[in-house]
Formats: sequence, C-alpha cells, structure tokens
Amino acid sequence: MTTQLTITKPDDWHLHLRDGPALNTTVAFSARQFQRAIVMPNLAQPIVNAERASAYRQRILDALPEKSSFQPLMTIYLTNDTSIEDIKQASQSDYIFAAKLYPAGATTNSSNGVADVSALFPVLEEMQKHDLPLLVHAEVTDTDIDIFDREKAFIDKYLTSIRKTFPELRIVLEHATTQQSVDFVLENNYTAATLTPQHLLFNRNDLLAGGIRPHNYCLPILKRETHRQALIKAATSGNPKFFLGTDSAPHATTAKENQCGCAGCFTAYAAIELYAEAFEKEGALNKLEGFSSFYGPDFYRLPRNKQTLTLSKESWQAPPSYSFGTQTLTPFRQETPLQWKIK
Ligand SMILES: NC(=O)N[C@@H](CC(=O)O)C(=O)O
Ligand SMILES: [Zn+2]
Ligand SMILES: [Zn+2]
Repeated sequence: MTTQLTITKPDDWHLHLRDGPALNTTVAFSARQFQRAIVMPNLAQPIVNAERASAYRQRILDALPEKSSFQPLMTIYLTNDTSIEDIKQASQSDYIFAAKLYPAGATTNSSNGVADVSALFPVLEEMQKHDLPLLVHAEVTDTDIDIFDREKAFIDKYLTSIRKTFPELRIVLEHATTQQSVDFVLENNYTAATLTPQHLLFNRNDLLAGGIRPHNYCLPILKRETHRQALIKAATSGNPKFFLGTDSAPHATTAKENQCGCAGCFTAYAAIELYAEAFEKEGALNKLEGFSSFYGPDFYRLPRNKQTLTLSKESWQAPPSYSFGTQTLTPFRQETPLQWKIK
C-alpha cells in the first residue's frame, strides 16, 4: 500500500477565487498546493476585458501569502458585447490565457453571459485566429430541459456546431459530468475537459438520498453513478485530454444553507487530497501526477512545474468552517475524514 506520494507540483485549471475580503481566505488555500490556477471571471461585475483582468490579477497577487510564487492565470468573460478588439487585447496580454463562455443564467453570476451563442461566432473566429482557448460551462438553460440533461443538450445544441465551425479552436469542456462529455472529448481534436473532485467522488445520491446536502450542490449537478464511473475512468486513463480543474466555488455557509441555496463546492482547502482519494479508490495513484501536473500545462502550452508536492496517507478532519470575510465557509466533505494530507 502506498503511504507517501511525491508528485510534480500541480496546477488548478478551473478556480473561483471571488473578490474583496474573500481573497484573504481563498488565495492562500490554493497557493498552498497549486503553483498556478486558471481564475474564473464570473465576479458580480464580470471580468470582461484585459483591463479588468489586470486589476483583478493585482488584487489576487496582493492577497498572496509572503514568499508564495503562486501565479493566477486570468480569463475573460464572454458576453454578447464582447468585441474583436477585446479578444485581440486579451490575446496580446501576457496574463490572459483563455476566454470563458457562460450561457446566460446557467450558473453563479452568469446573468451577463451569452444569450445568443451563434451571435458569438465572429468572436470565436478571432479566438481561433489568435489561438486563445475557449472554456465552456456546457449547460443549456432552457427551462423545459431537465437539469440532469442540460450538459448533453448543450453538446447537441451548441458545442458540436462550435467544434465543426472552428476546427482548430482549443476548447475545454469545463467540469465535465457525463459520459456524453467524455465521449465528445475523446472524439474531437483540440478538445479537453477538466474534472472536479466532487464529480469523481460523488453521485447524485450523495446530494439527495437520506437528506438534502447543500454543500454537495454544484453545477453541473451531480449525476447518476454510471456517469461518475465514466469520469473516473477518463481521469485515470492517462489520456492527456482530461486534467485537473477543481471548480472550487466558495459561497458563505448562509448562502448555501438557504431556502434557495447557491451552487458551488468549496474544495480548494483539500483539493489534491480529494483527488488522491478518488485515484486511490480506483487503484490508479500512479496516474495522479499526469492528470494533476502534466496534461493541463501541456494543453495550455505552458512549462510543467519544477517543484514537487508530497502527500502522505493520513486521516484528518476538516474544521466545521473557515472564516470568509465577515462570514463563514463550510468545507466540502466536512463530515467524513480526509484520507491524504500534504506534508
Ligand atoms: N460550479 C458551481 O456550482 N458554481 C460556480 C460557477 C460554475 O463554475 O458554474 C460558482 O461560481 O459558484
Ligand atoms: Zn461552470
Ligand atoms: Zn466553475
């Protein structure tokens, strides 16, 4: 049995750090284990251009613990007002690494998202031209589509045509949750997916059976077990199209334990530990390093990290909450001890 594991320092290719006082909590947790992170742009006032990304990046750097060399990799938020010039400027900047497509209304702070995907095609054309990756929250928002079918419906309605129209645009299907997404990624060139710890560890019973568990609620919603198995198979396959993206998405405890609770799991406090547990259960700890530390930078055409990170097999319990600005934050999987610990 493996009781200690040293891997190249990982990166997080999908992260929500939020803004303001929240940065004092979120940034340090990610910097503890990740060297770099793709920072999502869905703030209350979304990061829609290079100028806003630059200011947000500075606020993140200002919140870094001393001596940390953590690098935030910024993204811009696509809207129906995104211009060709916005894409040019983002591509030319040395701190923006992708642009994110949120269908309007699909998830947290997405009201400014794209209402008409086809109207975005000139922007996607420009992204392809500059080789700026497209990151997608792949869910339709149609009220007549069942929430468990929204990812598949997005592939059928939009992603297939985006893929065909822009064959060399690099696309990341973010936080993939279904067999259909795995198949789509496998079948198409220049197409990858991030996988979250919650979707590798949990299925929808963990959300809904025996009581509703708001801290396991995220979007896309947890799916049935067959889908979880497809994701774990992809993650542990050694296929470089699948890599780590936590989608750690902190919301104050009161916002989650609520009449209308927010979507998002706070995993960044123990993300690599949670992934290690998922890989170990599958007997695939030897595949963790590629997934966590190699395939992401390879896709983004960035160097792999030089530093290492060591994990040991050790049971520990997360505290009931962390402070989060003036509020508190409940860690994901708080009720069950974690199995791995960073040395
Ligand atoms: N995943 C989530 O459930 N929530 C994310 C948004 C997102 O990634 O869709 C958030 O910002 O809270
Ligand atoms: Zn999302
Ligand atoms: Zn996210």
